[in-house]
Amino acid sequence: MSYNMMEDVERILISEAELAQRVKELGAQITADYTGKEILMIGILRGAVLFMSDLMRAISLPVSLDFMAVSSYGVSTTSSGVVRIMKDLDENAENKHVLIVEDIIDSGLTLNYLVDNLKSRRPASVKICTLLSKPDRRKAEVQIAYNGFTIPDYFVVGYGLDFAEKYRNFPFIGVLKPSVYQSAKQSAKI
Ligand SMILES: O=P(O)(O)OC[C@H]1O[C@H](OP(=O)(O)OP(=O)(O)O)[C@H](O)[C@@H]1O
Ligand SMILES: Nc1nc2[nH]cnc2c(=O)[nH]1
Repeated sequence: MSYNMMEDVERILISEAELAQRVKELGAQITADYTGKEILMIGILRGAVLFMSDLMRAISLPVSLDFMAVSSYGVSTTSSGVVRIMKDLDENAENKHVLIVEDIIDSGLTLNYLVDNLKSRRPASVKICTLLSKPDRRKAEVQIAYNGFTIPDYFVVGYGLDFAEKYRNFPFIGVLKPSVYQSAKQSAKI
């Protein structure tokens, strides 16, 4: 029998249509705020990729792309605050208008580190655009210029966000059934 990933979903938190509408609004707002400027979008791998590819098409200004990959030590679903750069920028960010694109800000530890790191490269400006923010879990302060949705403290998947590398290709943001997390934890002994 074929496995249907939808069977793992408890509920859809943000639908595909709601995501598309909000991405359009963010793109329009960013276009207005950066008029006359070029944007260097820095996507944080891997989760931000879907959001970034839709967002850039909603911006009608010159946009160039670069990517960083970071890893934080610690248990699987929480950030420890110790951030390691696994892939650095390919381009120089100096004098550029940097827009960091993230899928989610949870504890804020990853972005807190990344903003400081990018500021040290003397860009013209640094701002954050995140699809999701979970303020209830914040441990480090982060200035968010553009936020798609503020969500409660649920572990969410879809539209780039994974659980154990799965579910990134859902076109919506959803919450998995508790049994999915439990069985994954048991088999991985985490
Ligand atoms: O605010 P924080 O508590 O620091 O958490 C947010 C970070 O966690 C997620 O990345 P993850 O490590 O899951 O990597 P991924 O994008 O490759 O899935 C997310 O994309 C952020 O980078
Ligand atoms: N997939 C996923 N990754 C996260 N990283 C921090 N919070 C979350 C979350 O809710 N879902």
